Amino acid sequence: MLEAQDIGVSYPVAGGARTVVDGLSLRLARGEIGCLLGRSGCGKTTVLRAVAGFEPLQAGEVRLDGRVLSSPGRTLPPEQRGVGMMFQDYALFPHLDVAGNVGFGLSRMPRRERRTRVAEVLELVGLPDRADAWPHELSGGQQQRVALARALAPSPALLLLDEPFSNLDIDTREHLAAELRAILRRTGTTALLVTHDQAEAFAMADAIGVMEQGRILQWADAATLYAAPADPFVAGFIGRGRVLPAASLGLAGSGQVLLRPDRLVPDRQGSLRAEVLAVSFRGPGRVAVLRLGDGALVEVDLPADMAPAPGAVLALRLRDEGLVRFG
Ligand SMILES: Nc1ncnc2c1ncn2[C@@H]1O[C@H](COP(=O)(O)OP(=O)(O)OP(=O)(O)O)[C@@H](O)[C@H]1O
Repeated sequence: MLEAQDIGVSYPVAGGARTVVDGLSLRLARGEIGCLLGRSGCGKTTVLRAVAGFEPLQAGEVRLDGRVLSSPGRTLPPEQRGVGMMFQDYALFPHLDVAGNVGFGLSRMPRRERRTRVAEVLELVGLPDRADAWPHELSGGQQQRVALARALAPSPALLLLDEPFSNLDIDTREHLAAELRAILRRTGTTALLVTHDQAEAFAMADAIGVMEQGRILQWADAATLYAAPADPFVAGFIGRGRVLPAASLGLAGSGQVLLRPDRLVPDRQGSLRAEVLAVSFRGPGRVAVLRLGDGALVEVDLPADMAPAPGAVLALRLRDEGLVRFG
C-alpha cells in the first residue's frame, strides 16, 4: 500500500522557498490505480517526484508497504524504492533495440531469465514481435508501449505515470488508456497517474484526487466527484456545468448551486426565463448558451428537435431534485 501523509515539498527560490505541495495526503491500496488531476502548475508532477525520491520532503512521510521511503531529512534513493516510472519525457535509449530498452532495469538478472521476462512484458504490451526493432522504427504509440514494458519489467511495487499519453494523438491516447488500465489490472500493479485530462483520469483510475495549489481537494471515484463534489472548485472542474448563486435560479438561500447542462429543461409551463445567446449542434441534440434574468450565463442541453435562434427567450423548468448546493 502507498501512503503519503501530510507531505510538504518546497523549491528554493530567490530569497527563500516556495511551497508547492502543502499538507497533501493520499492512500492507495495494493492493485489500485490512483490519479492526481489538476491544472498545469498545481503540483502534480512534484508529488510524483517526491514519491519517486527525486524531491526531498519538508514535511510528512511517504510509505510503501509499511516501509518509510521519505521523511524530512531522509530520502531513500530512487533505485532502492521498488518504484517504476514512466514520465512525460519517456524517451527510449536510441542506441539500444527494444529488447535492450525493456531489459535495461534487469541487469542483475541472469541472461536467460532476462530474455524470458523481456518477451513476457513485450507480449503483455502487445509487441511480441518487435524485440529486435530500433526505437526510431516504431510509431509514437509503439514507443509508449515499449516504455511501459520497460517500467513493468522489474515488477515494481508501484508504478508512477506522469501524463503518459501527452505526446500522442487523441485516438491512440484513448485506446492506450483503456489498454493500460487492463494491463495494470492483469498484473495487479499499483499505480499513481498524473494528468490534466479528465477523460484520461476517468478512463484509468479507481480513485481520483482533484488538486489545486498543492493540495487535494477531494479524493474519490469518478462518479462521486461528478455527483457529489465536495466544494465549488471540484464542482466547476469536473464535468460540464457552472456554480451559480442560488438566487440566479430563483431558489431560496444565499449559497451557490451546481448547475449541470441537463438540469434546465425547456418547458412552456416553467417559471424561469432565459435569453438564447448561442446554439451549436453537438449531436444528437444541441447545446445552448443562455443568459438568465440576473445576467448569469449557463449552458443547457436541448433536444434534437429544438433549434431556437439567438435572441429568443426560452421558458425553462429546473430539475432541482438532488441539486448540489454549497454554503
Ligand atoms: N525545480 C523547480 N524549482 C522551482 N520551482 C519549480 C520547480 N519545479 C516545479 N516548480 C514550480 O512548482 C509548481 C508546480 O509544478 P509541477 O510541475 O509540480 O506542477 P504540475 O501540476 O505537474 O504542472 P504541469 O502539468 O505543467 O507539469 C509550478 O509553479 C512550477 O513552476
